[in-house]
Amino acid sequence: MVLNPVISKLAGKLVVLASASPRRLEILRNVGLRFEVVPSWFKETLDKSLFKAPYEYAVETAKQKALEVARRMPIKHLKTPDIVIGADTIVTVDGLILEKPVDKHDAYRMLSSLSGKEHSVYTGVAIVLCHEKENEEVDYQLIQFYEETKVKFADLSEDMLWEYINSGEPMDKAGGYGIQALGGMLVEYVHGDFLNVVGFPLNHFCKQLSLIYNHCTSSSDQKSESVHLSVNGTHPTPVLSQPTPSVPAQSSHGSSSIPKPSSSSSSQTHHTHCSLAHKVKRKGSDSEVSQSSWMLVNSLSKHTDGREAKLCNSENTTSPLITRSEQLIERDVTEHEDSEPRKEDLERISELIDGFKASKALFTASRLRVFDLLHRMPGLDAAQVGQEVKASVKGTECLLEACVSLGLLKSKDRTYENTDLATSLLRSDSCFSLHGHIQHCDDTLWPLFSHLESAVEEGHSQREKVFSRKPKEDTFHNSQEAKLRFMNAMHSVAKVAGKSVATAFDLSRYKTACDLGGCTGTMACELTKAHPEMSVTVFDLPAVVELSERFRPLQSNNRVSFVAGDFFQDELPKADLYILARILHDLTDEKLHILLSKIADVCKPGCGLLLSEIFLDEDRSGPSRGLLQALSMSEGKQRSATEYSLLLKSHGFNTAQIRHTDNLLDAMFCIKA
Ligand SMILES: Cc1cn([C@H]2C[C@H](O)[C@@H](COP(=O)(O)OP(=O)(O)OP(=O)(O)O)O2)c(=O)[nH]c1=O
Repeated sequence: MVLNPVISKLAGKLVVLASASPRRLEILRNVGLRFEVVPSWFKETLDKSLFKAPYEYAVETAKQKALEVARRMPIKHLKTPDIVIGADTIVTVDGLILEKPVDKHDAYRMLSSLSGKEHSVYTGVAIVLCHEKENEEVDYQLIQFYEETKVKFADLSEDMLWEYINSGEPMDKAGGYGIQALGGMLVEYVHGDFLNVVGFPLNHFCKQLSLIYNHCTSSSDQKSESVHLSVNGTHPTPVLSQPTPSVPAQSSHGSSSIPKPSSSSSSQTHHTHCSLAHKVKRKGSDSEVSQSSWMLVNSLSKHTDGREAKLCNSENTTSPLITRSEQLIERDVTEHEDSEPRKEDLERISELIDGFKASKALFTASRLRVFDLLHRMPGLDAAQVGQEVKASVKGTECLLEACVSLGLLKSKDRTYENTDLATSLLRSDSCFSLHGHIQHCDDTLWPLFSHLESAVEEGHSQREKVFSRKPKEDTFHNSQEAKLRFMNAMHSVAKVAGKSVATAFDLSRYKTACDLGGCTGTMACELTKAHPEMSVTVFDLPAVVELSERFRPLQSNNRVSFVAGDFFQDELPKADLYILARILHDLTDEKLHILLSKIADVCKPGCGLLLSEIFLDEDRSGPSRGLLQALSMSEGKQRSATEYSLLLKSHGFNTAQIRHTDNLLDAMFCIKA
């Protein structure tokens, strides 16, 4: 790739964008970078008064965002990324740092302070390079920089301000505006990198990458920070974690061979400064090394066996880091072929082999209402449980013991009681009961999965074969009982995931919402709880609306109403926010476009679309819950957040925010352009 050779250098590496910002995603995706998105959980709450200059705050926040993801991935995602990129954009005016407005009044305060003035937009960027060592520790090297762009706003009238605020655009953007969209109309001039304002200084980033991968100089001249974390423990804590804002923001690197970018002028500022200095405590040693990071990667890494390995050779123009990791991989492969299987590999495989047995044990205990019984009557023995659930003593004992081994039950003196997990999720009457979902898995998915081989060979769902009827007939075209079972399954997942989705974004600007295919109204109910001024219409098939009455006492709420209809054929109820929760993944491309076109037709600019699905990782390597679900899906397909984002964009909806909720469903909020 002549245009940007450095992007191709990253091919084959696990690059992670530690950001939920759709703008950053788009900027990096547009230049062909392949990466996964793992939004950071770092809360942007650093004390601003501790920082001498605003950009120090942005750089430190970017660093914390990236490090949080770099630390989390080996534990939660069971893989170590090669590179994690974090960024933070802030707007500064009159000595104040403006981040994202919390509500409309905050947006007004910010935008009126920018009216008629020039202000600075800083994006701090942190690149964390992760090197997995043989002893399972991870070496982290940190490259940090920032970019400043100056922007001048025209004088903004009150009408203009409020019209802009009411468009909804300011809410998820630093300073309360988006220069790339309606906010562009407020801007008189921009001095510096435009993309820096949008959230990511692409040019500066590429320069840094090329410094990392194309230039190496003596390691003694150039040092980046190294943070050592152990991924062995359950709570690895980086020694480097706290900001040290009192350290001067610039440091001199007289002998550095890395060219310092041209200095700023008042009208066109293009700063490249070293950012903060940090104390780095190396594992296995008490010595503290204080270093200034000058966006450099070449460092000495101290191996645990005491050898000092030079990562960089000044004559070598290819990356020494790549060379080193390639060598490691080569050696690992040979070692693994010859040696005995590792304990953890055997454990992992046994777990997978036995997975179906564990599922079926759970399904059976759930069907026999063992968890309900032991909630009412804790401390029963196997014979008593067997008698209550009308099962053999021998079989019941085996089942109860298996449930103990799976952490679902506790036993004492051969009597049994529920664990907390069973009490909260497995009882059929608990608030967050997954009982309905478990029954659906047992009744519908279990038979489908036992025909998985034919499904894979033939490339389509085996519903017809398995249930001796056409796909989907087991849900809405069959017995009342089957319909209720299906609704129960939807209801239980919505109960567990509803709050996370409903509270994922600030939707306070929307007063009327319509949950398409909203089933029992559980998500609608959560939305009204989270947004006290919102009324939600649940739009679903007549049979569903009729049966949903049985669930209504559970969610009596006069701001939730039900309308019967078919979203492919009938007119959609009017609303300024539409909700699609667990709908799109199950539709063919054709149906999906029909539905999205219908929604787009009734949406005015500024209207919202709240999508809730499992979002696949960008490289489709997980989560397995989403990928396994795809194996039994009849018509649709699972997608990543970017794929959904592009799909919705093709119908005029711009993605404003994405949330990986860490619950059963993720969420995306889009605004009609
Ligand atoms: C000034 C300005 C900011 N922005 C956006 C870029 C960023 O997404 C956002 C600033 O918030 P950030 O906190 O930098 O980023 P984020 O919360 O969107 O994502 P994450 O923390 O997960 O990385 O403002 C614009 O889109 N246009 C603009 O003109």
